[in-house]
Amino acid sequence: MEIAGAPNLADYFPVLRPLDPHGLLRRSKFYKKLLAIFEKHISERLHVRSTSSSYASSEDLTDLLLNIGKDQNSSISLNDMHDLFLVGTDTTSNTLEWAMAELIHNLEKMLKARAEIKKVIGNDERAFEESDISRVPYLRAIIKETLRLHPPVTFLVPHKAITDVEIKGYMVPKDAQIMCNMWAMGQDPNVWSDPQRFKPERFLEVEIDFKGRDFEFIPFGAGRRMCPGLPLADIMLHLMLGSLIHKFDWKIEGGSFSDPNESIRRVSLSLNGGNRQTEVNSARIHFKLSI
Ligand code: HEM
Repeated sequence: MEIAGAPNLADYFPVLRPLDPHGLLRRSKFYKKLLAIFEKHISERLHVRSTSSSYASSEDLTDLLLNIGKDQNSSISLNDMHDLFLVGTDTTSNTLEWAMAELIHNLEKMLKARAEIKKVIGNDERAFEESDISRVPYLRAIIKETLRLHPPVTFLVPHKAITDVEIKGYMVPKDAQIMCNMWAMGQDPNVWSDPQRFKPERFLEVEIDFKGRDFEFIPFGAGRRMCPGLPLADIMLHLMLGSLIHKFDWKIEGGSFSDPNESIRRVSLSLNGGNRQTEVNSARIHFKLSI
């Protein structure tokens, strides 16, 4: 994600591409390692499916895609599966990490979200479920505010103008490469009041969503090539964040911190009454989960 989102002169002057001016191509060698991990996962699953007669499809994403791929009319290939895993993991986990970093910095907002979830679930022991998502507007506002401040695909994917087109007095010539700066759009004071503050409440007051119809807020893109993973990401983000807020107490280890933008945070999450601890290091925060 860091490399994909890094500014690159070669995006503006494609003639520089072979020179790799920022060393991004050299640094992206880890993609090969990542692809090897996905390849191993898929081939292991294919092996189990073909050798075990009693294998009952778990109907996780891998099974679902392999089932679709078996269909003669399907156009999903193994390469497509790699792409889906690649683009679907970091974007979602990055957004979750930012949401947690912002909430730990604004604990009162996390407690407000928890109170909202508790109200929906009541005193049940059950987990936070997909069907609860529509009933937690504040949690939904937190996810939107996180995507506004920290869009994981900062410049969207480069597009190309198919004809000359004039937009608000600016001429965009045919074949020009178009990049949309999502981060700058999220910081525009003409659109967002107090744009640098993490304020989920702003989304309770206006009907703005990231589904590609409100052009001031398109972290998943818009139009025919917008992110096809949006429905999955939408559910996963709410389920993961909602569950962590619902089931864990969040604490800052070793005192307070002032700025959510520093790279490593020490955050301790503990499940009520638990004593087994798991440490999770992420780019943004250092979690200690007690279960
Ligand atoms: C927070 C999560 C995510 C964000 C913010 C995000 C954002 C984006 C954006 C901005 C694009 C380019 C759209 C454009 O330029 O018009 C894109 C493309 C894409 N995304 Fe996502 N994405 C997320 C999660 C996922 C997931 C979970 C999957 C699949 C499992 C996925 C699969 C794809 C694919 C396959 C494309 C390429 C589509 C094409 O080229 O037509 N994304 N995504």
